[in-house]
Amino acid sequence: QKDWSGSFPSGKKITVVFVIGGPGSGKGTQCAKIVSHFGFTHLSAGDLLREEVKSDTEQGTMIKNLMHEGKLVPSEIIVRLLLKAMLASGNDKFLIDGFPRNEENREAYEKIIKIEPEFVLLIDCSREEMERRILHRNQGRDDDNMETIRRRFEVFQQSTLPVIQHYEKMGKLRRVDGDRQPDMVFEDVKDRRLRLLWRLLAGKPRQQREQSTN
Ligand SMILES: Nc1ncnc2c1ncn2[C@@H]1O[C@H](COP(=O)(O)OP(=O)(O)OP(=O)(O)O)[C@@H](O)[C@H]1O
Ligand SMILES: Nc1ccn([C@H]2C[C@H](O)[C@@H](COP(=O)(O)O)O2)c(=O)n1
Ligand SMILES: [Mg+2]
Repeated sequence: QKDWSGSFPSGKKITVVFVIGGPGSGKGTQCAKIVSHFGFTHLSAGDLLREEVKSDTEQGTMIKNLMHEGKLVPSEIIVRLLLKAMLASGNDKFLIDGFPRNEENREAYEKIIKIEPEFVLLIDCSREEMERRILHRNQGRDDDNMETIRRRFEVFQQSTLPVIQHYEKMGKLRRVDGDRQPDMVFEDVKDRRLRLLWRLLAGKPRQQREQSTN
């Protein structure tokens, strides 16, 4: 395997935080808040796949069908899309949303990108609330229908929980209660303990940090 970590600017530390949670738990919503407070480039695995679907290629059609069924796309495809987006961004700090979704995703990332996440933010939300949010989202997503939602929940239970357990064992998991209003959830995302971590990772000077986080 080629060591892709060498493709990033030499001598630059690349910072990665994974943001995971069930479908509709609020990953995208919280990532937008993190970006506006602390910087980082937000890469949503689902959004990258939806872009790929627009390409009208054989691979795009295959991804479209899998997403419509609520299934996961082969890991190599999503990892390569992530790598491409990371390199194209020119940034060195990334929030990767909706990834890893299963152990295969995690292993492919470790083989291909090889940049250990600093920590993994888990947005913990009840199934009833996630379902309610998805059904009210109204963004025209092909997979926001009851049948696909049911499948997405199953995939989360069966495939993503082992990933959560893996990072918990490693002491890398930071869990927030995602059942409350977005601003309340964000209070936890940037609470005393995590705020320090975000600031250190963002590498912002103190004055700028105070202005942007208050
Ligand atoms: N804390 C919250 N309370 C109520 N509604 C929320 C909250 N967070 C997000 N939402 C709304 O719920 C919907 C799903 O949120 P979002 O798209 O951020 O979730 P997601 O985890 O990225 O979902 P997916 O896995 O399907 O991409 C959106 O309409 C969003 O505006
Ligand atoms: N690592 C990933 C991330 C996403 N997908 C597919 C399957 C998901 O149901 C869909 C939508 O993702 P979301 O926008 O809800 O994060 O994309 C995948 O196969 N692998
Ligand atoms: Mg999302």
